[in-house]
Amino acid sequence: MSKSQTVVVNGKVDADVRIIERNEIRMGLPSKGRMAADTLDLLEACQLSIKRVNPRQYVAEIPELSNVEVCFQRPKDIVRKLLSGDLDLGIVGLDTVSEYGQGNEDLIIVHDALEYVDCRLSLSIPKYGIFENINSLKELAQMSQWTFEKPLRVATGFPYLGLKFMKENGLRHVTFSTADGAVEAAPALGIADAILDIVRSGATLRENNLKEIEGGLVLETQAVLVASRKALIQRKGALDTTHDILERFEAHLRAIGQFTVTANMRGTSAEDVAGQQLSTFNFCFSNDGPTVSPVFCKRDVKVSADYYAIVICVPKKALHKSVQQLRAIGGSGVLISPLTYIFDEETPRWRQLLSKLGL
Ligand SMILES: Nc1ncnc2c1ncn2[C@@H]1O[C@H](COP(=O)(O)OP(=O)(O)OP(=O)(O)O)[C@@H](O)[C@H]1O
Ligand SMILES: O=P(O)(O)OC[C@H]1O[C@H](OP(=O)(O)OP(=O)(O)O)[C@H](O)[C@@H]1O
Ligand SMILES: [Mg+2]
Repeated sequence: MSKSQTVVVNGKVDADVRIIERNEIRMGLPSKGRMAADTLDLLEACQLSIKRVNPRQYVAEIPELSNVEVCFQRPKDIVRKLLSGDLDLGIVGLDTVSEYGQGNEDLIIVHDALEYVDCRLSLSIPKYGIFENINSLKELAQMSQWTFEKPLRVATGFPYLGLKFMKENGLRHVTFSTADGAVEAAPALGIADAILDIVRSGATLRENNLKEIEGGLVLETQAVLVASRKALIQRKGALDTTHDILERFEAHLRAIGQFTVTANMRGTSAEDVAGQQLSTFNFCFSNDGPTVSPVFCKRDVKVSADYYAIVICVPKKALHKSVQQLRAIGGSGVLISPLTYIFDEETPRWRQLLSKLGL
């Protein structure tokens, strides 16, 4: 049985107490909603598939990481459980970490851009009535309507971030009412003057006659990998496991949209072929490219290299152009395959994590 010695008061963790004793490293993943399926897809793409017999099972394993136990939770509960020490790692939206983490120093963002559920948290107001000619936060703040007795009423699921944003921007007469969904309905219902909510395409705002305003962007957000500092430092194996997960995420995300192109070129030497490439192409080679290797052919008894295989790595948008250019300078047998992973020597995010941990 695990023994909790962590004290959580108003979301703040007492830094001096020891972590909860248990052998496994616990990772929280969204149990439902728009993040759930994409999170499983990301893990699968990183060879970290989850073994779960049915979707109602809330605890599962990742066979590739034998010391990890997965717990499916609502995103906000993942953040709460990281703070209480019941989870060590989690994947949630940055907005959720920021709102429910409330700046707690125990939470460390290990990977800040997992490239899904990307959207923004924005302040929006009606297009009509007293707001018709208001288009910026500055203009909103300067409206004479807002007083101590009659403050600007903002409906939101993000009261912590809302209050912080208003303070930072000098809006004094503001109150927040909390709502968990369909926040965009509040102004039309007369419950609020403005809203602070997630915007992606802007369609929900448009359908409800609302508009974003200049200076009203509170946060740009997407899925992130977050960890408990205390767990990383104190729990055996937590840092190594985090390194492993981070490397896989980085390698997979770096490879998205990248292709290898292989072509055979005539030339007198590898240097000659590389020289032709570098002088002809206007797309970028990596610092250590291109890779050129001899293609050996046997003529009678003699083995010689009349052709050289050139391998380059290009993003999808440059693919067609690079093939055209390769063929224009005599490239034949052009093969194209999508890249699955790109592992670099060491990732900057790992160095940043170690530095945040003071290691
Ligand atoms: N329309 C959207 N497009 C892209 N990402 C979004 C959108 N709405 C919310 N998100 C992001 O998805 C994550 C999960 O959102 P949320 O917690 O609202 O879950 P949900 O799937 O919408 O379920 P519910 O709101 O019913 O609880 C959040 O981090 C949020 O920033
Ligand atoms: O800019 P858009 O592309 O229209 O997306 C924004 C909407 O998506 C989210 O709602 P969700 O679908 O999660 O419903 P909810 O209000 O029940 O959370 C968010 O709260 C906005 O309402
Ligand atoms: Mg939602």
